[in-house]
Amino acid sequence: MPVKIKIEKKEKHTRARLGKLTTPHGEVETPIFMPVGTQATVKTMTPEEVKETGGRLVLSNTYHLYLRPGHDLVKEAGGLHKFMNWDGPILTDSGGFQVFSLGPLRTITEEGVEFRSHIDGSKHFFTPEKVMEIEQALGADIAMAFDECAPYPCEKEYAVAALERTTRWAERCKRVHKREDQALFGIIQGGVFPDLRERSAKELLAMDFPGYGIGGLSVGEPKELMYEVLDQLMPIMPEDKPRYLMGVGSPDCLIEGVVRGVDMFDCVLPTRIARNGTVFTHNGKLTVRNAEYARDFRPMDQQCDCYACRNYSRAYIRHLIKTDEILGIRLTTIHNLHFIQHLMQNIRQAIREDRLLEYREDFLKVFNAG
Ligand SMILES: CNc1nc2cc(C(=O)NN)ccc2[nH]1
Repeated sequence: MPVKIKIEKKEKHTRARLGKLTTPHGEVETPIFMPVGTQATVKTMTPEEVKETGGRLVLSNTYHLYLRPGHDLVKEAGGLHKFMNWDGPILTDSGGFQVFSLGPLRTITEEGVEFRSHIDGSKHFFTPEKVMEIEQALGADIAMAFDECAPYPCEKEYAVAALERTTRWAERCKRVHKREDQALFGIIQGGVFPDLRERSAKELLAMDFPGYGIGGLSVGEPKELMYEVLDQLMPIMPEDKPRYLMGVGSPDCLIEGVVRGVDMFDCVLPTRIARNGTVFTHNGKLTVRNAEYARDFRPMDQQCDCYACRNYSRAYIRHLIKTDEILGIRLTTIHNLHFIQHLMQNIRQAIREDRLLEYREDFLKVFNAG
């Protein structure tokens, strides 16, 4: 069993769980946030800096690494861990979301998806078997099955067809997945329709994957609708398998997801907005590149003890960003990753002390007021 979760504690008033996820590259605490390292790097960060901010499990994208530098090259380098010098666990997604996000640049058939590269327009064809070959070559500890991610909104018939294909493709992935030191997770689809979510979950649970992604959410639907889908789906999920809410999320969504029993998250938001000069603070978001901070010599977040907040002012970081100095977005990235990992640490502590609902109220009262 290359990946398993041990639930250490269930929070008394919610579905939240404190766990330990064991992988071939070490054990991590859950609930956990995975920084996104799309092209085999968490953008602007060295692996040591990712670890320093609290990152333990990183995500990389199969679609991107297949296109550049190629999964065969990564395999020749000794696999993704060696290639990117990351000795902790890695998860690769299957490209399902990426190729479906290409919109008109892709054609879906039962066999697979034909798509044109976003880089040079060249034609490619992903099948469940091909994606398994790529992910096994990359060698992540957790590989996601190839699924069809329905858009939002979409007709219920479309969501039915996508979940049925997701189930058939999950079977095909399982059939060819041979790597013993890599866990294959199924992905639950079904759009925003509770009955379809239940059906997708049950069909995939019958295949006994070691863990499950909850896909097709945070694709434009209102947050309340995502929460409703989780409220209906999570009670039928097995207690002893990790639940991974894909592509989520912002601080409020992380807390709401944990309250509903989610164990794993990934999201580009913290690193992406950092590169645009926006950071999370305890009083909400702050766009440090704005003119109002030109002579503000305070740290970005006065309650933060990250490297950036201990050593630099808003004025200095604004100056770096305005002059396109790379150190600027490195500092905002360090801060945002630290902020999110610190939030996850506080959430885990709140579960230990059975006060997650109080923590949610206190955190959001100040964060949303900002
Ligand atoms: C940012 N929102 C968001 N939704 C996602 C859904 C998936 C998915 O269904 N993968 N199979 C993956 C990444 C996502 N990111």
